[in-house]
Amino acid sequence: MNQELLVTGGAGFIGSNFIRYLLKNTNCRITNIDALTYAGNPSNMSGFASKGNYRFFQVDITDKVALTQVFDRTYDIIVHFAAESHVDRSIENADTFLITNINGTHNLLEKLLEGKAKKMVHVSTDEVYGSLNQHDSAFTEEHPVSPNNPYSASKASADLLVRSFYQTFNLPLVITRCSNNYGPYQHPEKFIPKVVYNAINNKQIPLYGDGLNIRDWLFVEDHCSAIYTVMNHGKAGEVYNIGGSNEMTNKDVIHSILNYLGKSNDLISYVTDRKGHDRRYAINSNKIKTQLGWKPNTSFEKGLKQTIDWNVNNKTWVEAALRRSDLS
Ligand SMILES: NC(=O)c1ccc[n+]([C@@H]2O[C@H](COP(=O)([O-])OP(=O)(O)OC[C@H]3O[C@@H](n4cnc5c(N)ncnc54)[C@H](O)[C@@H]3O)[C@@H](O)[C@H]2O)c1
Ligand SMILES: Cc1cn([C@H]2C[C@H](O)[C@@H](COP(=O)(O)OP(=O)(O)O[C@H]3O[C@H](CO)[C@@H](O)[C@H](O)[C@H]3O)O2)c(=O)[nH]c1=O
Repeated sequence: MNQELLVTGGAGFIGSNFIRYLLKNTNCRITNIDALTYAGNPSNMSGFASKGNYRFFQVDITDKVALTQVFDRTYDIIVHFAAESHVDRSIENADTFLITNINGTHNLLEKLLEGKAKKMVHVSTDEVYGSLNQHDSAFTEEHPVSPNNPYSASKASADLLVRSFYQTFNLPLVITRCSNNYGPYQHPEKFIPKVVYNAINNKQIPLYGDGLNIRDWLFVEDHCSAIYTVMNHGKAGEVYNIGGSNEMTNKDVIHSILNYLGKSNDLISYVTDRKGHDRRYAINSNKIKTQLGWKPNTSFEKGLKQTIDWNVNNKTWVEAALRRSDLS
């Protein structure tokens, strides 16, 4: 079946990987909308920009008027990635996080209410659950929403809005909550590509706090296959956790990268901790595995090597992303 899809945020890291995944594995017709903020990189789309079953609109989801041009057809599914995504930036200034992540999501929900789309997958994050201690069980979908930073609070707010539109209007809405992604095309403000870039340039690598915060890493292609599974088989009103069952301290992640690159651990520089830094994320993905049959395919070892190699071989892309973000 040639599904008619609207992908938001498809010039960003996960969204562009998701479009690549769709074009490789399906016959979907894809409309991609992205505001091209500092995080949305036109070159992420260059590999598929000219495909016949693909089109792009530079549209800000917070702009209701601009959004109308995109709804010249009824979509089978909206897959909603567009967001402000970087925690450190939200601590500096949360304005755009609230506007894009909450109001932007609301504008899309209104389109479903108008009958302009039949279903929406809202791509959320494990950060909405807050932080775990060392011996706590991994987050299940029943864990209370308890965000600790402005980014995760804005995502949790959007999740609650999505839930309310399901409860109030019975719209076919599904929420996914994924752990930390890594892979090609990730913006170098994020931990893994930043470590690779600094290491290959012999620059100090800032490690926040004691370096023992834990994240559960998932290769981006596995996140894409999970979203595709939820898009087709997820039940309306449900939340699905997605994780890699691959918990690692930040310090161990850096050691793995430095070891692969043959660089010294002396490059690590312990710096002041992130404010409100969540200690540990761990995701229980049993629901999507048992109910929908998804499983991740890429080991951390394999995915990390692929990610490091991609960043080493695409230094120009990385430097352009840093310049676009005033980080160079
Ligand atoms: N990266 C992760 O580890 C991770 C994990 C779980 C969930 N998520 C969620 O997945 C989604 C994508 O994350 P990412 O890491 O690819 O982020 P990203 O920052 O790389 O990409 C976000 C994209 O959204 C676009 N965008 C921002 N504001 C917009 C607006 N107002 N209108 C239209 N487009 C806009 C940007 O231009 C960019 O292309 C986000 O919703 C994020 O919360 C990310
Ligand atoms: C940028 C940077 C980060 N860190 C630490 C902070 C975190 O514990 C860990 C990962 O940091 P980040 O790459 O910013 O990712 P994190 O805050 O976990 O958030 C990511 O993962 C979330 C899912 O868990 C997503 O919802 C977010 O969009 C995504 O950005 O590394 C450092 O020690 N030094 C750094 O320079």
